[in-house]
Amino acid sequence: MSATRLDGKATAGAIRTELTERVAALTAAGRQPGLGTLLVGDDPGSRWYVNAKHSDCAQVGIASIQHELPADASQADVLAVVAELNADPACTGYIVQLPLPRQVSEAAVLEAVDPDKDADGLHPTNLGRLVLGVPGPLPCTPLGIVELLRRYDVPLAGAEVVVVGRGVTVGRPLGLLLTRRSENATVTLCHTGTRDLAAHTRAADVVVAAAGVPGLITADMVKPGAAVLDVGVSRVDGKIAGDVAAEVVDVAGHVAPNPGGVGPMTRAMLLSNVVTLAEQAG
Ligand SMILES: Nc1nc2c(c(=O)[nH]1)N[C@@H](CN(C=O)c1ccc(C(=O)N[C@@H](CCC(=O)O)C(=O)O)cc1)CN2
Repeated sequence: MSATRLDGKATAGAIRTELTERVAALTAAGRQPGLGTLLVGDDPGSRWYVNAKHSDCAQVGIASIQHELPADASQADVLAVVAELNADPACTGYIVQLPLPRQVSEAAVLEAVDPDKDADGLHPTNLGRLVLGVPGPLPCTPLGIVELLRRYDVPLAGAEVVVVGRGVTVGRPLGLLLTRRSENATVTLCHTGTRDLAAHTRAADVVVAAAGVPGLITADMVKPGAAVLDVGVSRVDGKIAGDVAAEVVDVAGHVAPNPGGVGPMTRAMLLSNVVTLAEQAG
């Protein structure tokens, strides 16, 4: 039997509908939420993500503030736009689209973001809050993964979860999120240095593949009935290639495909963060 599809596109649509009411209440009170974005360079994938974020905003009534810089922008150029967004009262939350060109330090830019406008939850203060279990904006992809599993009643409490990938936007914060008392999962964080990846994934109730290696997770690496979420984004011949091989649907109990799974949830959680930040801005 084929796995149940964890439909991120439909779930994200439902979340946007839910957010519309909160946005309308803020707007009626003269406090319309506004999402700012900064896109540096002309990577077509990054441009697509940023455009999609703004079209989501239009759907729910969030204002859009778009900034762009050329691929050869200096760190000072980027920091100047970040300072502008920090000071802009119409911008209640914003993101700097990643990755940034090589000459710009991602760490320095993320640190310059006002933590109270950090719609990506990637400022060191907010990542520190995640470690400490203190409320704050949370990174959008990990949040989207947890929300997708919750809405499909995939149990996490006591579950063995294997996360493949230790990046700052997905793997590392996801491990922290899943081990909070409210989720209560047991997490193994695997990466390129993991000796026997298949031994780990075969023992897992939930596998999150975020390594960016096309077809890395094959059917023989999955426990029958497990939930498998494909977060890997590579491009092969111009098309998205996920980390999870197609035949995994014949073994798994649930599959979040790529595209159509975690990507749309990432965008929905961004809107949710922007609305929450606007509510907190008082
Ligand atoms: N500042 C940030 N940069 C990046 C993040 C992030 O969370 N914050 N994550 C990724 C990219 N990302 C968000 O920006 C993202 C990835 C995927 C999608 C999405 O909707 N994907 C669609 C298909 C898209 C396509 O056809 O190309 C899907 O999966 O169905 C949205 C956002 C790196 N950068």
